Amino acid sequence: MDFSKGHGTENDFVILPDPEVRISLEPKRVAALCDRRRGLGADGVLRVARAGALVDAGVLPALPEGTAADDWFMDYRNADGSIAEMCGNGVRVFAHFVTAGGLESRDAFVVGSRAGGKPVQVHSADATHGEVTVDMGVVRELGESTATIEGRVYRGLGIDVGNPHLACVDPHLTAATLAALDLSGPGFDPGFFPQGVNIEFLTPIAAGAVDMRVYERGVGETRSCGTGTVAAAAAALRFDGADSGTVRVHVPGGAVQVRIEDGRAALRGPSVLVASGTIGDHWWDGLD
Ligand SMILES: N[C@@H](CCC[C@H](N)C(=O)O)C(=O)O
Repeated sequence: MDFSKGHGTENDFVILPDPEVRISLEPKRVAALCDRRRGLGADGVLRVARAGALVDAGVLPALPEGTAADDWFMDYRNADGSIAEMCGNGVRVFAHFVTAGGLESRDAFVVGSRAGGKPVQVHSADATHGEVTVDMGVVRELGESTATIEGRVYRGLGIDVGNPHLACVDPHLTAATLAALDLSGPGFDPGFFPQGVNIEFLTPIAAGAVDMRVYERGVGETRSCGTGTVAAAAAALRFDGADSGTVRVHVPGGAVQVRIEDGRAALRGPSVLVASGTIGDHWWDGLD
């Protein structure tokens, strides 16, 4: 089974090209693959296939909105094997992978996700480095909620960008105090987020930029989360009383740019393809 490994601002993925949709991605297999000691190690898995093939194979019940049968589809799984609707860093890496690998010749096309079709613009894509903008679509505010770290309560804004987020802008945070937070398992209100939630902690906007860390549903702390940067930018703008603007979001793994206008977001950032290889059949089959 062929694989590639890539990352977007160090949010890393095992990429599985699977045009015929033959690979069975049960949660235990995904979890083993993503395990950094037993497997290859990653925050998530990106299966690469056409949307129609995934519908035919029964992986998708129907074509998601804004996705045609011959569009690419990013079948995304979190490191614990759970399925998530959307992954902003993953879409950039996916678009880079299909372009750099010669599977796609256009520089503007749609990558389907369970949160709908996401138009991408590939600015550059060599064998290693890419730069991609993703039209992330509508940013929906869900209202206020809170997160808790070591008994301290952080107020945040619930935001849906296809998947759920709680973005906590704290005026007392600096880059240094943010770096010192214990993000091993922040508390949240399960009544507000019954499907779980990705939680961002960030500084307010200064000189057009914020510093952010994230705890991802189904993964734990990661070094970046693309949908999280969009939620963070929206919450930071709202904190300043604005509803549009461009925000540079610094995360432990790098930086991306988020533009929010008319309630929609565009995410621009890098992608890196690190390696390609073969997963041993014996190991994979032994996971049964
Ligand atoms: N890292 C991703 C988000 C992946 C999904 C998330 N953990 C969830 O369960 O919603 C990103 O870059 O957006």
